[in-house]
Amino acid sequence: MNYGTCFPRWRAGAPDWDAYVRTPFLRSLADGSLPRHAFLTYLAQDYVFLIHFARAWSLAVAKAGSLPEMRACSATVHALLETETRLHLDLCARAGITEAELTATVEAPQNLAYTRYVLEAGYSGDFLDLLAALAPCVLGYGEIGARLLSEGHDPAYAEWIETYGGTDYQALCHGTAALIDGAVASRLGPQAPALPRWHQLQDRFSTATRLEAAFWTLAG
Ligand SMILES: Cc1ncc(C[n+]2csc(CCO)c2C)c(N)n1
Repeated sequence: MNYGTCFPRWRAGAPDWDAYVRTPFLRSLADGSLPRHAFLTYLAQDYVFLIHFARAWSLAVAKAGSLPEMRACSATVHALLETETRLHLDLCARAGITEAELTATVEAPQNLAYTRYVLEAGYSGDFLDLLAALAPCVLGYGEIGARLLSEGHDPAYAEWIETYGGTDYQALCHGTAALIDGAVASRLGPQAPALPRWHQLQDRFSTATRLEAAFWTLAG
């Protein structure tokens, strides 16, 4: 999946990319064999995860360098708070899990490690550090959703697959890729991949990818 120009390069430089986007969890989600309790454990953790990611994208609004960058980050905050968290609430409500129970979820260590890593990238780094740490999450799920949708899947978890493979989410991915490419070009110029700074961003991206891969293990 090619979202922009920075992402395919960072993806190629991230050793754990395949461990992230091709896991046994996703295979069983696509063929419907994933146990319901494992899916719900994942969703409850992911609900807490999304709240931290909404904070991280809000931090990106604050760290952005222009009004168009602020608007793009704000659109993702909106998508997180209005669309993605609602998907989780709806799916869990149907399984009898209330919003209060979701909110009380005790974060798994994998969840803590990932969300705090991304927030720390934003607090101690600049806008590019934060975007490089955020990119695997948004674009990886876009790649996963598009692939599972095109390969065909069991109806059991169709709603999840259709959310991430669907046109609205794919449009958000292309917007995020354009945001990243524009932010890198305006700050680092056309020789960006030759600069030492590029390797720092690659490192942020690779670490976030490693933490995404580990996230799948929390539902066991
Ligand atoms: C572990 C984990 N990683 C990535 C996503 C997907 N995601 C997180 S933030 C965001 C942007 C706004 O929609 C998206 C798509 C997830 N749900 N859970």
